[in-house]
Amino acid sequence: MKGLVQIFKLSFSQKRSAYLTIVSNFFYVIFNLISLILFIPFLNLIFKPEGLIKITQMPAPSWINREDIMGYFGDKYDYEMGQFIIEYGKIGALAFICVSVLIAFFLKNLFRYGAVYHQSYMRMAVVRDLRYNLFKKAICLPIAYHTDERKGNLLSRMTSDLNEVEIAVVYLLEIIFREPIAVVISLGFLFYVSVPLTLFSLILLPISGFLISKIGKSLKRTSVQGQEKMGTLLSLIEEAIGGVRIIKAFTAENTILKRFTKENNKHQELTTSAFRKKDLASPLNEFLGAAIMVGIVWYGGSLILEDKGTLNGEQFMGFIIVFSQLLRPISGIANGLTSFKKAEASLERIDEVLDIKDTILPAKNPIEKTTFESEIVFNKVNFSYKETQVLKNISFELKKGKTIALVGESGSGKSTISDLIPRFYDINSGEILIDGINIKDISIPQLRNLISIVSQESVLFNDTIANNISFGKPDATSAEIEAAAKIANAHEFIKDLEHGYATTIGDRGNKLSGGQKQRISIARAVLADSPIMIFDEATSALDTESEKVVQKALDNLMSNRTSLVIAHRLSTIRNADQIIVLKQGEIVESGNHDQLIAEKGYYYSLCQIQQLV
Ligand SMILES: Nc1ncnc2c1ncn2[C@@H]1O[C@H](COP(=O)(O)OP(=O)(O)OP(=O)(O)O)[C@@H](O)[C@H]1O
Repeated sequence: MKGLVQIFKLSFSQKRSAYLTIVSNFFYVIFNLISLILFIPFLNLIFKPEGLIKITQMPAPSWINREDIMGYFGDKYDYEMGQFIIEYGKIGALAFICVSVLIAFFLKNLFRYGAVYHQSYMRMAVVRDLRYNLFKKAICLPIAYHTDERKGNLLSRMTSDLNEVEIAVVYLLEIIFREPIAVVISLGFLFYVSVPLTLFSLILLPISGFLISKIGKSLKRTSVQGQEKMGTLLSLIEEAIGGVRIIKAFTAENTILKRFTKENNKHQELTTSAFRKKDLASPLNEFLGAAIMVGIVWYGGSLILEDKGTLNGEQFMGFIIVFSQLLRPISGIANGLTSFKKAEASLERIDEVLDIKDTILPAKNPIEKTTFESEIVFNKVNFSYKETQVLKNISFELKKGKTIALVGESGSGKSTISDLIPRFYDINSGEILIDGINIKDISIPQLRNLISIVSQESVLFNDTIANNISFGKPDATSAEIEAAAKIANAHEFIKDLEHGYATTIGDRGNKLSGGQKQRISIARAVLADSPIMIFDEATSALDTESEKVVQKALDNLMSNRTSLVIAHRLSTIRNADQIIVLKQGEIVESGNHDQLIAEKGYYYSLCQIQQLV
């Protein structure tokens, strides 16, 4: 039921299409009924035309009881038909009936298409909006979410879960506005024909309803598990395709294939079971339908045979025809309810993502800060990702125009420090100040505009080189883009490409070498022209040759800027104004290269390992 309410709300976010679908469905039901009823005059004309012509007097209306009303309409119809035959002949009457049937069928199908036409827009609009919300949430979510949660889970929410919702939206309007109308009209007719027989039939229906809802419940469980498995599978595929070079290099194809096969088989088992349960609904429905029909034939037949005058043969035939029409919308409702169960599971998973609260809260009354004037200060900063403390009592000051390098073994907390300045994570205690203002009091976009980051892995998008460079400043002119590329030592290679700056660089820039990609990232940072630069091992993934070119580009970028540099290769940070040496999240030494070498402490030993001293 909760699923139904949710789908209802979603569908009616597209009011116009929803209403048009409902109206079209309503007329579809009406013309469907008319198209069936119109066969009765046809039968009458073929089998008892003389009877029709015999009635020469228009009967007087009589509203005393049910039988009289029925008789009145029957007689009135016979009279009208008789007049028509007298005027146009039997063939004329036949032609009239045929044309009427044709028109009724045409209108029925016109409205049927009309309903589908508006429904198509509605279902895709609902999916489009949900997908947009998910995507928006995904890129606005704190960095902590993306490292914790697997990407595949997000992807499966945007694909298979949305698919379930789409199916449920399609069912919704049929279930609420088409099938119930059909059911009410048919039931009205059935009660009219025979109250005891209708009541008898209605006792049989809930039994089938109960069985179908049982299957629905179990289907929901299996489908949730199946979707979760799909998430794991997608993560695995992405990991494997992204790391295909490493897999080959380590000849780990078999290991990866084994892992994949295990997950793939589990997914197959779960989805097979879900399909089997879903597919059981239809044969079960049909069998239950037949069982109900047999019950009615037995009970109705015995009413006629006992000959108590409550039901005659003709009425019974009418009852059976209309009752068979009743089963279709009822089983439609049953199928729809199953689909709501699945959609409910999917919506729960989608809502899990949409409901995640951002842990990086914006300042209530942000202080205007668009320039960087004097210094960044870390004051007794402590930080932990989860339970284990990663940074302990970190204090340092980075003056404007100076360069601070962070060094230390892997896992000592260098990248974490750099992530704290743009507030990718918030600290547990202490404070980080920019020009004396706590970064939590600055608006997040303004704070991040003060900072540019060049990291080890250059992040490029499948777009032109020019658009990749102007990513942070979309209104940049070509001259500005070119100037930035020149400073980043990238202009030379870009202009030699077939389409120059208009060259599309392929998925994640895979048409370019590592050094070229890095220089484009640097050009992007140059163009953004932020006063504070963070370099997180910007050259460590490159070979010595391209490192030289990139380092030159970095030196250009750093001049006159304030920089925080993280480096494994200590040779690259020799000239930093201050080197901060970290060990297990604590600052153990700090000073310039010469001072630290003279101290012969931890930094000295790190330099020894790299054969710098
Ligand atoms: N997202 C995260 N969630 C939990 N723990 C993390 C996360 N990122 C890093 N850590 C842990 O925090 C510690 C510091 O990591 P950090 O990446 O800052 O070190 P680093 O000095 O930059 O290392 P490297 O030189 O290898 O990049 C490590 O123990 C690491 O395992």
